[in-house]
Amino acid sequence: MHVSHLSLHDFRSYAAVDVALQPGVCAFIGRNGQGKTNLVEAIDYLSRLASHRVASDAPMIRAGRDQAVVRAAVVRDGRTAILEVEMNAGKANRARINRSPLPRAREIIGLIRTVVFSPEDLTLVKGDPSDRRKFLDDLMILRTPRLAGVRSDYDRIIKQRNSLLKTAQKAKFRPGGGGDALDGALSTLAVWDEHLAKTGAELLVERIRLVEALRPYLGKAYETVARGASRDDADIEYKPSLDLGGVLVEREPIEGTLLAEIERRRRDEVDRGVSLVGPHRDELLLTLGNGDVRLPVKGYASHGESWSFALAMKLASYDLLRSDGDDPILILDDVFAELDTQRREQLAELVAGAEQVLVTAAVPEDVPAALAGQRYDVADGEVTRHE
Ligand SMILES: Nc1ncnc2c1ncn2[C@@H]1O[C@H](COP(=O)(O)OP(=O)(O)OP(=O)(O)O)[C@@H](O)[C@H]1O
Repeated sequence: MHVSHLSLHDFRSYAAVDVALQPGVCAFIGRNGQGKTNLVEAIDYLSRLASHRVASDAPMIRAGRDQAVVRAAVVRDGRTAILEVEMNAGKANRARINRSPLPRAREIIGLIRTVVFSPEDLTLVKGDPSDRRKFLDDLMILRTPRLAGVRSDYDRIIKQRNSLLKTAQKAKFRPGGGGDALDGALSTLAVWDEHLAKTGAELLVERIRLVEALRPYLGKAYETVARGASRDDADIEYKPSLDLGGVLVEREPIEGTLLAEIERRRRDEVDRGVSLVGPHRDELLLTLGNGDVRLPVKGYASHGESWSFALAMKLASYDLLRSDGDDPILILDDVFAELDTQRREQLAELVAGAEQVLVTAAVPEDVPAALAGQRYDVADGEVTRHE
């Protein structure tokens, strides 16, 4: 797939901009802060209603405005669709396909599929477990858009449970503690325990399946990116925060295990006032090894190895999405300035064959020769096709 036209209204720094794009490589070149990332971020946003840079929507809307619009013409198998998202400050977003409104904005997720490479990718390796869970969930949703609903339900359940657990905690530790307030909170909690177990089991199963699907691609990608590495060096493993006791990777038995664990940790949860059981506490373990020695990447790997691992995770996602039968749009945001010459060339060669590659760079020299394509100059809120 590729985007053939992008138009933005009050998105980030742009009051209004229209850009015709083409398949192959489109390189956006301009000095710092001119709006290159804002352009590719808009396409990424349309893909998954989230940005690779910030967690909330507010920064997407141009300062002083209360609505931003991103519209793109997307070509897939020779057919064009117009996708549009309207972001409204303090109100729900709206989405349209070919000008017809969708009942829920999130139904637009996954119609464009993007894989973004950016300097922030290093947090995938060096950051918190939540960064790796987010990576998995984002990829899972791009492959199976209906799971966006499961994830947002799960987040809502955790919020509700945490607020009930806080109430129970307060009631318990009040002088003369316990009483009706504690009993009330605990009985409402029982309903949310079941929601958590059901939705949590679904999320867990999907994540475990995704990791198994991604693993072979990761080994191959790391071998390609890291000098002298072999296919078995890099590995990933989903580490649930509770012992699944060898149960099948199927929803029902996992649901039962989650419920039993919630019951077992009830006291701890009330004492601490937070949900301690569920996939929001899981980890994606990344390891590197050769021979008998296998070490976690975080805390052990060198800077270069960490970068190679992060790149390999992204390349593996790209290959996995491609194996589903659709060529995702690749976004390489400011990534070449971070890499040494050999890694630059390698990455460029690997992605050069993609249907569409969007690159941002401060100077043309940062873009490797293998990615010579159409150049656009970005300056002062204007995007000009370079003749
Ligand atoms: N919501 C917003 N309203 C107005 N301006 C914004 C908004 N969000 C970001 N900007 C401005 O957009 C500019 C950043 O644009 P962008 O991140 O696309 O730069 P860039 O060209 O990719 O730069 P670099 O090469 O430094 O990465 C900044 O000047 C920032 O102040």
